Amino acid sequence: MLKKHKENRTEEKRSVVRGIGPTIKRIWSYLADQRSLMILVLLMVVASSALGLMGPFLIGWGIDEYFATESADGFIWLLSGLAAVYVMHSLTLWLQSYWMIGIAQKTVYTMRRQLFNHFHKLSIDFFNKRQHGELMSRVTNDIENVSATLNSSVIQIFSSVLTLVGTLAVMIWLSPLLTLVTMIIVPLMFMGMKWITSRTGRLYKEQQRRLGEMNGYIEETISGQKIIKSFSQEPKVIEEFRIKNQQLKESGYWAQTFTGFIPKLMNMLNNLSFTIVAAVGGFFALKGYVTIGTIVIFSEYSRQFTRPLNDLSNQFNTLLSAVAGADRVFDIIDTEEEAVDEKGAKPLPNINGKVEFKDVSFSYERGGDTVSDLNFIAEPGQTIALVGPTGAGKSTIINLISRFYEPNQGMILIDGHDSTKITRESLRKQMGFVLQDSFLFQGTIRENIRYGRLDATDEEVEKAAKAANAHSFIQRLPEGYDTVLSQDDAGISQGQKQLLSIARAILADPSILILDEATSSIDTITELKIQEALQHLLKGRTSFIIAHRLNTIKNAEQIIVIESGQIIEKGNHDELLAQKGFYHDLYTSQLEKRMLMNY
Ligand SMILES: Nc1ncnc2c1ncn2[C@@H]1O[C@H](COP(=O)(O)OP(=O)(O)OP(=O)(O)O)[C@@H](O)[C@H]1O
Repeated sequence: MLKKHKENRTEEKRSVVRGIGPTIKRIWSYLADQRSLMILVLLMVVASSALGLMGPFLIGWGIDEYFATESADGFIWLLSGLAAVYVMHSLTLWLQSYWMIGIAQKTVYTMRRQLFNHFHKLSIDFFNKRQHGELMSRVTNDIENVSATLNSSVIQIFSSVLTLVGTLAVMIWLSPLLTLVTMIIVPLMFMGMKWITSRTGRLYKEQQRRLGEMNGYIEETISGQKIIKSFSQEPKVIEEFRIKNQQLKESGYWAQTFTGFIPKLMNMLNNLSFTIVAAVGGFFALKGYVTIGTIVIFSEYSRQFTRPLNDLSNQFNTLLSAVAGADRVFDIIDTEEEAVDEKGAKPLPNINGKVEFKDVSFSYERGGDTVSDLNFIAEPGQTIALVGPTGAGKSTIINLISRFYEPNQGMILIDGHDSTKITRESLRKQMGFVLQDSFLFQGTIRENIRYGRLDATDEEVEKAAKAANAHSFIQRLPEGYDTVLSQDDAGISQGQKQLLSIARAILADPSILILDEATSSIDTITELKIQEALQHLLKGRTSFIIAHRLNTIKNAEQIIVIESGQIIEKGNHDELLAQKGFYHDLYTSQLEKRMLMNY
């Protein structure tokens, strides 16, 4: 058991290291796109590292040259030179970070744009299977993480490496023996760092994952507030959040604790190194092997040597956390887009709205069909009510017509065109949707209606609102059409929201309409207004309605009764009643009649 756990840990470690390479390469490709700025940054890094080395060197050299000879002139030159070096050092540091911030911002801007654009190319299935808050966390937290790391790490890593190499070269040049003494602590440092970084990589990944999970949970509970309150589930939600928060705290605690060890460890080793250099250097100086100036340079360099090592290890952790974030971003960018249109798919010409299902079968997952052998024809302008118990497959039929999913067998013909041979966009442009949850965006009422057709004039928007019986209530609002809907359901009632989404669909003027009738109970007057608005909307277009209201069902030209994914009855209200089958039973049974009207 222990062995297995160890093996798992080793495999995890390997995967952290294995995973880094390609991701860093990929982040690098974003940086390489801004080559000229990157070259400037690298030049500044080289300059600042060289200037950083020069400071201690000048001091040591000055001690030997001018202290020993007591030359005041030389001393003034030395001080002026030192001042110039330190000013230039600060300037190069400032310039490199100034340019790097520009590069980092442009990089995360591009990543954020790619991620957001890609979101809109993904299938509905992708969103159905994921927590929305967790996805949002990728656009916000993970990208922010990459940005913060790029701002600091790239420069730090380059400058640390250069400083290390430069320091070592000058030290060897001055005294190979003293260099060897200074290096004694390096293996200790490496061992300490390796021990810490091997733990932190895993912990950071864990922390990032838990953060995403917690964000997802927060988003879910905020948008599901009504449900939580109505079922008095606050204690459960609070307890679940407490557990998630606790888990995040623990992974954060350990990740930070291990990272926090690094500076302390380095500081201790630093002091140790300083003591060794001072003691051994003093002994060498007494013997005449090295000068006092050289010891001063070495004691400064020994500090300079541990700092970049320290920085490198710190940056390694930050880098790991950014790589974990970038991985999660790339993970989405690499997710396959919603099936691209078939090769040679053509735009659908203007249609009359005939829809034909020929032996259509479909399943969401491997295994049994969700719907099977569906056959029906919807003539242009007809209203088709889809009726059946919950889970029967009504929404699935809608999903197939809208091509959010493709049939596994059979074909769907739109005005005689095989739907797989036409582009999705051209099909959806001729379709309109009025869904149960009339989603309103943040913006004015006018903008919300205009969402149906962006180039509609104000007059057309108002005309659609009038046809949808929404005009009078809009006019009564203080700002009329310019009233800003700040949140999804702020300020207006459920029924009014439905009227607005009907207005939106009327404006879009689609040939095929999908209507998922709202189940929410609405006062009688609004209900009448909605019915009237729907009459306007349904006129002259093929409409598929997941029907919940008896009135809608009775008026439909065709009622398709579905049970367990199959069409069990088809016809109009009178025909189906006469058949004395499922629909008849559903209609006549008091209990189920209520269900028919309200589910
Ligand atoms: N995205 C999905 N992934 C996997 N299975 C799904 C998915 N959507 C629906 N299903 C399953 O497919 C079956 C048909 O679901 P569908 O939503 O079409 O039923 P429905 O008749 O519209 O039900 P309701 O009236 O409750 O909305 C159900 O068993 C459902 O669990």
